[in-house]
Amino acid sequence: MNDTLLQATAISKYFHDPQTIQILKEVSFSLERGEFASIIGKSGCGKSTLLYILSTMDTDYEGGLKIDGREMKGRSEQELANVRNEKIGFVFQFHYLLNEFSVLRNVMLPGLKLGKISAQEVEHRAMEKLKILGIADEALKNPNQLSGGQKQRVAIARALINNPVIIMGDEPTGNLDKKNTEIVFDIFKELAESYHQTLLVVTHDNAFAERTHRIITMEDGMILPPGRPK
Ligand SMILES: Nc1ncnc2c1ncn2[C@@H]1O[C@H](COP(=O)(O)OP(=O)(O)OP(=O)(O)O)[C@@H](O)[C@H]1O
Repeated sequence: MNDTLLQATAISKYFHDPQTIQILKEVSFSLERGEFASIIGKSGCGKSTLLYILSTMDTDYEGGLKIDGREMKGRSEQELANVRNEKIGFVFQFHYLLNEFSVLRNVMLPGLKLGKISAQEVEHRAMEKLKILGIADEALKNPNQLSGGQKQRVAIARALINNPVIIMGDEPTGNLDKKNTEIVFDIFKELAESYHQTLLVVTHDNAFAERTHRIITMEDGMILPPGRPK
């Protein structure tokens, strides 16, 4: 059954500084629920610009964007902030964990901020996520007591805390060695295949991309037709 989670329709983006240049050129694609897709392409082709728009952080674009069946274009900043908190989990190259709080607290924070369930339930859920990621034993440590790979797993647990419909990653393994890249890849695959989690990851790592369900290859602000990655 066709179950589209994200739909981008003819997205164009211009920067006007100093001259007007078109960075994204009518980018259209959709993601099905449970799909694990990667975006690759040369530096400067527009990957981060596209992800910024898809994650609703940049609203200055032409075209349409539907997430979980709802059009994002034209919504207020507050509505978009709610969409980001409830529906999107972010994983970046750097983990941005707070060293003054425990691992558990770090994972709980976006859940407490959303305030939809009690603190006790948020804690229970955070422990579940840490278990799925194999780091429940580290829950009471501080992030600075963990390895780089463990920290990134905490960041993934934090991204999952509000049960987002999509995880978006901007170079989530960019700061990791081969072994930890492998671990993060396996976690993402497991999330997609066992938990039907949709994932969209920008990466420079072609070996990583080749093992995702789908590679979206960008070139000069456009998406190349499938089956022709360069
Ligand atoms: N605020 C801005 N003003 C003007 N040009 C910009 C701005 N932000 C990005 N660009 C330009 O847009 C183009 C696309 O940038 P973007 O960061 O999306 O590329 P990318 O594919 O993610 O690159 P990388 O792989 O190096 O991260 C680049 O040529 C960049 O210089």
